[in-house]
Amino acid sequence: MVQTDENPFDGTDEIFEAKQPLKKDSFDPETIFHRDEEISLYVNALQDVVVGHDPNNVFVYGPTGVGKTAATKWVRDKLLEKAEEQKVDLKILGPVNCRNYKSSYRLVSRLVNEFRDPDDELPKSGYSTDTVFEFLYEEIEGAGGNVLIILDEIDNIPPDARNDFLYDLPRAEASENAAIDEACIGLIGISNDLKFVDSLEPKVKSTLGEREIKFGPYDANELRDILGYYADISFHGGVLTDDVIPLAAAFTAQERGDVRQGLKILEKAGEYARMDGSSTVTEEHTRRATETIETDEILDSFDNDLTRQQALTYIATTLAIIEPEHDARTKRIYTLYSSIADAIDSDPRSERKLYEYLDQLSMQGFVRSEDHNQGRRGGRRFVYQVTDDPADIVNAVVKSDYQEALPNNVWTILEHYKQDEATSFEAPNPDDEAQQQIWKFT
Ligand SMILES: Nc1ncnc2c1ncn2[C@@H]1O[C@H](COP(=O)(O)OP(=O)(O)OP(=O)(O)O)[C@@H](O)[C@H]1O
Repeated sequence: MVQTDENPFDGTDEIFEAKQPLKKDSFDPETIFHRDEEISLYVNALQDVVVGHDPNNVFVYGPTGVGKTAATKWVRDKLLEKAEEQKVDLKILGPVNCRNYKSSYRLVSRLVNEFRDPDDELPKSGYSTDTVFEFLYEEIEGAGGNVLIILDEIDNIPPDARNDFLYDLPRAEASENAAIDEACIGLIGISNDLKFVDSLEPKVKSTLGEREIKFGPYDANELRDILGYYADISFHGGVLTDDVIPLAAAFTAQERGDVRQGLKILEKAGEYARMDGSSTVTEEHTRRATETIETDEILDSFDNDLTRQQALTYIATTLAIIEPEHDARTKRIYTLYSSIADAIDSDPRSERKLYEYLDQLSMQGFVRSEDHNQGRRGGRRFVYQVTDDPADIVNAVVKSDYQEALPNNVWTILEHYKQDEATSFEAPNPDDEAQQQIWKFT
């Protein structure tokens, strides 16, 4: 029983020295590990700026959490330092994360405001988009010299801003319409969506891709060094047992070589240790952290990345995949989507809308579609897959606000699905009513 005069909070923390480096991307490491080659390509692309020549446009791409933004910030700071030393006019805007700006007005005014004093900033609305673009050109021209604009997650750029940013802006000084004579603009675009580049018009592609720098995933040895650095500043000395970093690094490398995931594992392992009242973080804590990390990440997406309709579509797709009687085709996904929308008292949208949600999920990397050609019968059909393990998704749904969306027999079906993954799948007998019932969700 809890005594009312006892306070359950503990004013000390024997495990963590500082949590912020593990949690926040805004923490800038002093050292960038294992990116010498990429940084040297960066330096090469931007060297011209230091001696007063026009900047190149740079496109940086690679999967999530592999240091694209961290390396970019590091290069930015070194470049500013050198420009100052050389007395070269240089202004760098960003990195600005396009994901945070739903309209081109918001994105452009954010950039304009980087030039302005706080009391002169643009309001959240009130001008036409063309006008705010003109303000931006004026500010850039007023600054003179070189202006570099760094756009992160450039694949999320508001669609109505694509051409202006990716084509018109980098060419503004050559254009008769834009009021740019003195200044030179360089654009640095960062993306983890490789399909994004393919989706661009050729003229835009060649402008943005003047210099391309690819960041690949880290291997286990590289991750050991990076995670070790963060562990040193985040945990008290001597708290981590020897196995923790190698285990977290090996797990992360096996997954997708993403530092952010490794940092989450360390944080979680530390929390388990704290919960256990242990003065050290052990292999067992770390192992436990790796076991729950996938589910936690998906849960995080339910909370932060997916709209309600996207979440329902994602759940319906997962159910269609684990249900062996059907392929996860759009028709089946729509049936399941409608019935789970009913189950959680949400109005199902039209089938056409569902296609949109599936497209959005695919753009965000949650699902992918495989195009199955129907052979002589003609026609094509799309079969959907989820990128995460369906079992992890179901486990995350249970912990989310959407738990009511799951049918009662989901665990039985999931169990069968897992067994089928391990062995070969035996289709349910169509004459056996009981078997058919098990496989059916609705
Ligand atoms: N080589 C490295 N050295 C030190 N820290 C790193 C390194 N690579 C990544 N990090 C750290 O890992 C976290 C994620 O890295 P970062 O944000 O740069 O990834 P990203 O490739 O830009 O991912 P996304 O595409 O999701 O934005 C940050 O906290 C970053 O500081």
